[in-house]
Amino acid sequence: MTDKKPLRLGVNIDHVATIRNARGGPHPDPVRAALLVEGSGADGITAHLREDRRHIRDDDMRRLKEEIGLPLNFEMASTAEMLQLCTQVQPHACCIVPENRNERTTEGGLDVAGQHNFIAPFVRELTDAGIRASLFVDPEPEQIHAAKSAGAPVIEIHTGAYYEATLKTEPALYKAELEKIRDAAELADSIGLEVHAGHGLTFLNVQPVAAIPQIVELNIGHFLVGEAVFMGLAEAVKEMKRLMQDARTGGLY
Ligand SMILES: CC(=O)[C@@H](O)[C@H](O)COP(=O)(O)O
Ligand SMILES: NCC(=O)COP(=O)(O)O
Repeated sequence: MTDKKPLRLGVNIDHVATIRNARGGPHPDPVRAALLVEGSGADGITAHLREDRRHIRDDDMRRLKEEIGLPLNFEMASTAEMLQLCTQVQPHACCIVPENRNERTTEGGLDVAGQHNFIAPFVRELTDAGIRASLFVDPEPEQIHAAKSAGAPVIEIHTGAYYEATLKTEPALYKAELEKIRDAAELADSIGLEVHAGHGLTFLNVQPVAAIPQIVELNIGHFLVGEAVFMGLAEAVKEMKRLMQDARTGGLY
């Protein structure tokens, strides 16, 4: 499929909570940030409730669901505790991500192929609760086929390796990573999966990913919250959306 589908921006507000938690008080409030983002052209809010609660906390998730108007994408590990919380909060969508307490950030995609017998029932529980399940996977054909057979309607392609490659001086490295994302998006779309992508996207690297026609949602957080220090969160969100739309509609790449 090569039709130009609309491309949504989901803003991940985790790191507003990181700054709040640095002092232990209520400021800055991630729900207030979500409301600002909502008024700045974003299409959704993403928040990752980590098992160690290093940024977003349970009550943030509840308040996000109650106070924002945009669809809420609840990112979490596939644990019984998280499943219970997620089904209580009833977000629009839930993205299952791998989690390791010692990692600085999400290091790789979910091994759906290796954990099919565990992931498939987990996806079913979310689906039965009326929540759209998404699996955060590396751009590898084996994982994409496994996501389909696990019953997930959506995948989110982990763009972290692409981000890392864009930091290197050798263009062949990021081009190779971009090619993997393109191929993965095409494969996923061809077998009926909705395709999202995210992790490490910035003003400088977003456009080649935004131009991939099968991708319908990008989830972006750390860079936007960081850039808010310089240009404000509303302006950062507007600029990201503008870059995404230009890449999508302008025939770039
Ligand atoms: C799954 C993902 O890519 C994001 O949720 C990201 O993990 C959030 O930030 P941290 O990894 O820094 O918690
Ligand atoms: N799922 C990716 C996400 O929500 C945001 O990742 P990042 O932009 O904070 O790296």
